[in-house]
Amino acid sequence: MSRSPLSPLAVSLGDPAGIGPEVIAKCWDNRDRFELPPFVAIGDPRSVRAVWDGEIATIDDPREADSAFDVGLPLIQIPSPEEDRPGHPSVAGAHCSLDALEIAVGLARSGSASAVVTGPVSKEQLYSIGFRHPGQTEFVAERCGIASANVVMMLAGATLRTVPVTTHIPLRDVPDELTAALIESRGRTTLRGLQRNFGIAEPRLAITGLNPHAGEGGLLGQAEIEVIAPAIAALRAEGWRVTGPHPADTLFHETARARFDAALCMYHDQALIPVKALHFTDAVNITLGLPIVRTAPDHGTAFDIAGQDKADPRPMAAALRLAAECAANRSAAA
Ligand SMILES: NC(=O)C1=CN([C@@H]2O[C@H](COP(=O)(O)OP(=O)(O)OC[C@H]3O[C@@H](n4cnc5c(N)ncnc54)[C@H](O)[C@@H]3O)[C@@H](O)[C@H]2O)C=CC1
Ligand SMILES: NCC(=O)COP(=O)(O)O
Repeated sequence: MSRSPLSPLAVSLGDPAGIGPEVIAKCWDNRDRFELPPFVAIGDPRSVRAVWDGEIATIDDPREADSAFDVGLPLIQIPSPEEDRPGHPSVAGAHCSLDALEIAVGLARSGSASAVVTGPVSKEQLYSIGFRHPGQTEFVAERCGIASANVVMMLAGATLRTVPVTTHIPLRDVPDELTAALIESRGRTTLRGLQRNFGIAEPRLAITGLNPHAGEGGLLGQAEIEVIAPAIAALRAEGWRVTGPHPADTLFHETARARFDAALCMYHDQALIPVKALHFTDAVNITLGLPIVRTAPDHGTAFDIAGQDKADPRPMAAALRLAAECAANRSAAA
């Protein structure tokens, strides 16, 4: 990728015991092959050292990242009281991952970075240190002063983009959480996000049902009639191109995918399973509705393979590329 006039991307390493440090280092190693823009990593250098013996270019100011990028992996250090071993998460590592996220978001908010790319964190570890947000999505939203109801987590692959209306909550809580107002707001944020980040002037949104066969006319549940259809009608009344409620089981085959730019799904797995099944190596998690660009690879910490040189860097590379593309789209539209 040719060097852009935009600031570098800020990349939090994620949990130091996970595969974040490895995939970020591998991305820097393969920066030309993956066509990556300059980025600066933020985290504990020892977590990178534990899995990689390449050059680290320690910097204090993200403005140094562009020139350092040719020399080594630019890195802003977060001192951690303990050194984490790959595959063995700790409380200190969870704090370190949160500090890195906080700094990365701050750099993007101040304009010192053109976007934030977040490495994978362990929600279990974060919850154990008092983290009260469902995920990084909501944390970033709060730091940007945006209510979590007004941001969405989109999983974007080459042939499919999906958004879950509800995210990290128990499945049994989903029906109570779903309201027409929430579906409408998630739908609107998704449609505007497709325009702003992906340059799609008249986006098409397909909305799923909750129940089998989208409720089979009310015989298999009322959510489609009472909650989802009214939200669809409200979005259409605003002029948006919205269809549904669609039975989710037949929405993701090739012909169906060609009919929409994103699918709004009712719960986490309804949205994430099709994207990860089709696009595990190139799908990106992007938060829409923020004043900044934030992306992440579609995978988690993968503690089971950390430190074994098995981690595939392509999802992280896709997250870096998409962050740069969205930042450039926004800058061109401004
Ligand atoms: N954006 C984020 O920060 C995310 C964090 N998580 C967190 O990650 C932790 C583990 O979650 P899991 O459900 O086990 O998902 P996971 O994505 O960490 O792992 C699932 C399976 O995929 C493999 N895998 C994942 N990424 C890979 C890669 N780049 N290359 C090769 N193999 C890869 C793993 O080895 C594992 O077998 C949880 O604590 C969860 O909260 C999960 C998803 C996203
Ligand atoms: N399952 C996707 C996921 O966990 C990503 O969540 P977030 O931390 O990016 O909010």
